[in-house]
Amino acid sequence: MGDEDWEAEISKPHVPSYVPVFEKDKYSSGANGDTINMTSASDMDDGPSQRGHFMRSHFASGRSLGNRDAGDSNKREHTPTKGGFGVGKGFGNKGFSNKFEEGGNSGFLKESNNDCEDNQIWNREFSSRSGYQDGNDAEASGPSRRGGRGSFRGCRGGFGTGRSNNEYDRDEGAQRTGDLFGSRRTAVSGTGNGDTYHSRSGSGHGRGGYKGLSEEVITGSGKNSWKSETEGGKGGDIQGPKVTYIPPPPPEDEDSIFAHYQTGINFDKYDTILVEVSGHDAPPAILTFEEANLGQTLNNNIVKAGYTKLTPVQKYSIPIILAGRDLVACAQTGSGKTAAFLLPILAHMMRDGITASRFKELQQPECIIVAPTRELINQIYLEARKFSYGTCVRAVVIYGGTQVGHSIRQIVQGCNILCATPGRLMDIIGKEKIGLKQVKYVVLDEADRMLDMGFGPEIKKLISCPGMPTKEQRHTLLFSATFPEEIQRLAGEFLKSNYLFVTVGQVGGACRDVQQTVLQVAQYSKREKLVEILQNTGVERTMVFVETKKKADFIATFLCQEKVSTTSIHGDREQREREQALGDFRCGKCPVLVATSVAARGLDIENVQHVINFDLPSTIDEYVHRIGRTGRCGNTGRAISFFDPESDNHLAQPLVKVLSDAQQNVPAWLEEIAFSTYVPGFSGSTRANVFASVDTRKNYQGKSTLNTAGFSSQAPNPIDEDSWD
Ligand SMILES: Nc1ncnc2c1ncn2[C@@H]1O[C@H](COP(=O)(O)OP(=O)(O)OP(=O)(O)O)[C@@H](O)[C@H]1O
Repeated sequence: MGDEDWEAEISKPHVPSYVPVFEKDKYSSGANGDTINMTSASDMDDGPSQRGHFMRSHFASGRSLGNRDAGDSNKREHTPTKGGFGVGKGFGNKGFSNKFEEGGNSGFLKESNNDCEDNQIWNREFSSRSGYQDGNDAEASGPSRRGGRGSFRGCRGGFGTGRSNNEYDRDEGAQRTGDLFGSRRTAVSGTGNGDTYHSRSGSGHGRGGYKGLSEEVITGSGKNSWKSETEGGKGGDIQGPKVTYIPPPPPEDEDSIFAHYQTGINFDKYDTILVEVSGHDAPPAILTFEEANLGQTLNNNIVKAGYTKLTPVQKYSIPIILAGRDLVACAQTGSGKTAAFLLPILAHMMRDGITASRFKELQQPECIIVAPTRELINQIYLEARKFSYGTCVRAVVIYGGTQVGHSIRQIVQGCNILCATPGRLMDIIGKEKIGLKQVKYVVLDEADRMLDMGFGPEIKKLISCPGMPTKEQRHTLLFSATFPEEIQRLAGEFLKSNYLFVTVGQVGGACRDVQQTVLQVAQYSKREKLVEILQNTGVERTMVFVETKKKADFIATFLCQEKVSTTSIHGDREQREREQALGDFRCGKCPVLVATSVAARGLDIENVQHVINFDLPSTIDEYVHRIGRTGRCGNTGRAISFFDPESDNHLAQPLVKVLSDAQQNVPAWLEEIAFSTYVPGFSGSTRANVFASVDTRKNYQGKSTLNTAGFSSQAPNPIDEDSWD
């Protein structure tokens, strides 16, 4: 079957010969309890459930499918855009930073295939009916905790309402609308030199309204410009289910709150990583938690969390934030960025004599933390809850895919630190449950992602919301492991001009504790190779990344057939299913998690020994984040990537660079491809347009400061704000 055929196969309706004789038990996947959810025959008549049909087709044919069958031959349809995003000049700096235009039909179509924190509306029917499910009727397992990293871990069952999937689905029926930007997703086109970026359907009549890469549709209309889709904002026409999911509350006992995993053998090696601080008058780094003078309660919590020693990003960021400076911090995956911003923010709040927030219809949080995915923001919330334990600071989390009423109930009970995904945040602001006057800290985790074309517009709106203190009046903190130059430039808009930039190691560099292997595997051989690898690794916890949601289902189902206990996470799954999947993976019930890029960033899961890039991502930054799900906190991990020369050549050059920077073996064939592949704008030595090696201000300033941990920095030249034009 050819490349396009895979897609055609998915959307081909009602081909009788594919209707399988399905034996439910036969395809339940043993240990993980995942079952293939065969819907009734009537589902075959539903448009969106054609994908369910696809799944069924393959169960019917099972292993008898030849190598060149549907799933394996899925080539990414929008190859030309990949270079534009990750490698080439498609994102011209100026154009990108200045324009989030709509209207064109051309351009960056990749997201239509990719996964992100949205698209719940369009595909809900599919996600609730087709594919396999986690054998998890909500009652099946109650909330439990496992000794994961300091937060709610373990096999989570019993999500919310405790109803079966079907009951849940039946209850959903409200209208969701959206019209702000008129297109379901931002589709960016780099035209010519990459100066303009267009969304795919810009006239405001799109079916979904602008959703960017966030998970909620926001509608705009005058005073109610943040009016929620769930309020029935005008203009959209999406019919979608009302979200009723209420996530289970995390365990309240101290052991659960402070559960954590061990730092690895390479934790001490963090000290040898070079740290660079650029900007004016950086306060000196600290060497110990005591030096930070965070206060008794916070110190107790740090001890209970098992932290005995600062990581480099913490050594530098904590004093900078305590000194009230704006900060961009870029440090390798798994090296403790979350605590690097949470601890000083909490210390500040305590020093400021924050009073316990009380029940109020309109809450005024002091800190807003935004992250691109629901699971990540939940994780950050659990960290905030851990470090604020025993204080009067109340952290709250809100994210899409859950009942809006539940979010509101959490907020009105009191809210000092609000952890949110952007869509839900704007939604709640629109409902006037959150006032922004008291905001002192705005934190963007995975900041490069938050400022790219997907979330950028929403972050801009957040920052310019009525009541939001100006950048001079608030502290803005941006954290990520990657920071492309063009995004750095964009970030300048949100930061005070004297912000500091901390770089631990190389911006965009991969974590050296991850042993990286790149194998040349043609699309049609990937499944076979995957099974071979998984058979060798046994029950090791493994994340398998694929490029599309459909493929995630397909591969997860395929692995279940192969008797590998597998679950999946992607944006078409119900939030309840996503959380269940993550819980099953965390606790080892399903040691294999097939994921799209929705799980690439930030997730901190104990014992992930292995990441497999079944499909390479379209950008090298995404690669770095994905493989960073293993090798965390000084532990070692392995990453294997399938490189298909048919579709991945554009990644050869940056991949060679990332591998060699991390002192990994570079296969000769990859080097050859890299040399023979012209990628506009890429230069191995400067990483131009791929990722920045430094604070980009240095390109204008010509000066910076190089530190190793514990040595104070020299003051570089003042910054010329005009440089950002
Ligand atoms: N000083 C420390 N001592 C021990 N463990 C730590 C320390 N700092 C952080 N950790 C733990 O290390 C793990 C990784 O931290 P965190 O998730 O903050 O990494 P990150 O840098 O944000 O990664 P990513 O780039 O993937 O988002 C977490 O389990 C965290 O609790």
